[in-house]
Amino acid sequence: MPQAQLNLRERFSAMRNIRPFLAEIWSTSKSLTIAAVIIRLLRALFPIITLYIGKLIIDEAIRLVGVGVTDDLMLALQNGALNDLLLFLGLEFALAVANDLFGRLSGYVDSVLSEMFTNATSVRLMEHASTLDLEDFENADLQDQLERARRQTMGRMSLMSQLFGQAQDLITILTFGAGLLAYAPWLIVLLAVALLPAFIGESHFNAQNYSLNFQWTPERRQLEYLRQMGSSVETAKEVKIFNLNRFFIERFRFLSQKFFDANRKLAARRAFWGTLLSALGTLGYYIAYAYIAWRTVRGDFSIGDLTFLAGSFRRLRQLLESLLTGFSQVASQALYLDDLYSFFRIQPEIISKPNALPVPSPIRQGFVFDDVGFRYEGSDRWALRHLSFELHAGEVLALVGENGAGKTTLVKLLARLYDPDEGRITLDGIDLREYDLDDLRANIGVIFQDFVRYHMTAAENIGVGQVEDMTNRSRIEDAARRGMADQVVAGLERGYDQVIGRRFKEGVDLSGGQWQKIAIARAYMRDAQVMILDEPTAALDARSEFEVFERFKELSDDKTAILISHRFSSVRMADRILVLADGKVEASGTHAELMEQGGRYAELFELQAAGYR
Ligand SMILES: Nc1ncnc2c1ncn2[C@@H]1O[C@H](COP(=O)(O)OP(=O)(O)OP(=O)(O)O)[C@@H](O)[C@H]1O
Repeated sequence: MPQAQLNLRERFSAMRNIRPFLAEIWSTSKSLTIAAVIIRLLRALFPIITLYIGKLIIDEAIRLVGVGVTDDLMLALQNGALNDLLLFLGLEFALAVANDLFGRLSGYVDSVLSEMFTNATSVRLMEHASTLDLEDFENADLQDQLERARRQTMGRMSLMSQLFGQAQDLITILTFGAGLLAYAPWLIVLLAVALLPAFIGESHFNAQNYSLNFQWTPERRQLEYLRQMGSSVETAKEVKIFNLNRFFIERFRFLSQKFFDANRKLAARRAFWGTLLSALGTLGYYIAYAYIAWRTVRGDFSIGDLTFLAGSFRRLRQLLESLLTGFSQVASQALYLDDLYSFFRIQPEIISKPNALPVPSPIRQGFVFDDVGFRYEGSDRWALRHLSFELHAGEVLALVGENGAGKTTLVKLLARLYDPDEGRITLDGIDLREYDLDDLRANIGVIFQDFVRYHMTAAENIGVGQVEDMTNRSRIEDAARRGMADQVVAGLERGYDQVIGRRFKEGVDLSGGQWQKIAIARAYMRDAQVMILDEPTAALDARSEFEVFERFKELSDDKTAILISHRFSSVRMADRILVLADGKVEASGTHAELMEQGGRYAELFELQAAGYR
């Protein structure tokens, strides 16, 4: 796991991420990677060749001055005195053109390659996120981590060019180093030593920057949230009524200002130390320069040598500096890669065992909750505890209970969105965990109270219930009829092809109850053995809910079903009713039996009935 504060060793240990990073680039496109490397390799040789030809030009010019050439240019050209000079100049020109061409070429290859890499990584990120548990998504730390990882897919594009650039610079440095070795070897050492402080400073501040970004991830997520709250269709209505815009803007301003201040302080310190430390590097360069000048004056070096050496040193200094700061940037970028890779390392816990069993078809006995206990992560309250009951194959069971009693949690456990912390759930006598997860989910159709409103066409909104049949219009129409969504669709201008939801231009919005009918139709898309309606009917008018449930009961004749509703008029249709309180079963029986018992059920039923009298 990446941490907020890192010591030097930890910072460099992040470099281990470079290898898998390069391996991924390689597997993104082998041919482009090879092209990028070859172009860089060639470009690496240009600087020394250019400088050396420059030296030859000066030496030749000085030689010509010494031997004396005629004033007449045409004559000089004709008798060949200028041949060498012209050849060198021509070469230098060709090099300059080629250098420019290769620069553009490598920019192009890099951008194509990194775009491909970014897309591939985004897809991997989505794929991995899709395997994670619901519990992972509910964890704020994971949300932070996902956010950081997401930023990385965009932010790491430059890392590739930088790494390749580093390799190129390194080769150029070696060529310069080899050239200079002959003249003044210890000056190279002097340059390297003088640059070291700047390098350490850079890498220190890069790590600080990373820590700052890391520590501020929750706030940055909050900023993103505030920005959305203030500007989305979904929130606009309430935000306007309560006049919350100012409140959101103020909060945004306050948070962003704090982040900005922290950032600015760091940037200022960085600028101060950066200037100071790089002045040391400059000093090293001028000492070297003075030395070469002195040797030239003494007659050890020619004027051409002087320009070559001075140029080499200047370039060498720039290159070393950019190599070192680049290296510290790469090291800090490698830290960011840690965010990406640590996200990929998160493993889901709810998975199918090897050789998992298929779900029995048909289900013979049904489900048994055997002393089940479940606690949400980070909560010390048990949402369910000592919960025992049976859901018989083919029965329609209704769950009632006050808010927070644990009804939805029970359903989530049944669909294995979570596993129980205590006790076990069996299906036909075998622990749910022994069954194939995909098969289990395929056999359970659940519509939750907070079902998703897809801003897509009406047909797609229903079709998502069985993705494989997304384009099977007759099946969709059939499901719509069963869920009573056909009347809703009939009222849409473009019928099943009408985009619903306000987010997109051609979309029309539906009423809460209409949305629910669409969602219920979604449940009918799936020919699941177990059907669960977790209160997706709250916004339906009384008649509609009654009809939905009546039809649901009829249509789930051969199915096992669970109904959750706060409306007792609907609940009483169930074969059996389970009253949940504080995470366990308080009573169970048919409507008549429960009324007879006169407990909480009878009390709540009377309360509701009285309301209608
Ligand atoms: N994702 C979650 N993380 C932490 N606690 C949760 C989560 N979801 C529910 N809880 C808690 O678990 C308990 C049971 O919640 P559950 O949603 O199962 O109740 P419910 O009976 O479906 O309520 P309602 O009638 O309001 O839909 C509640 O105390 C709730 O606060």
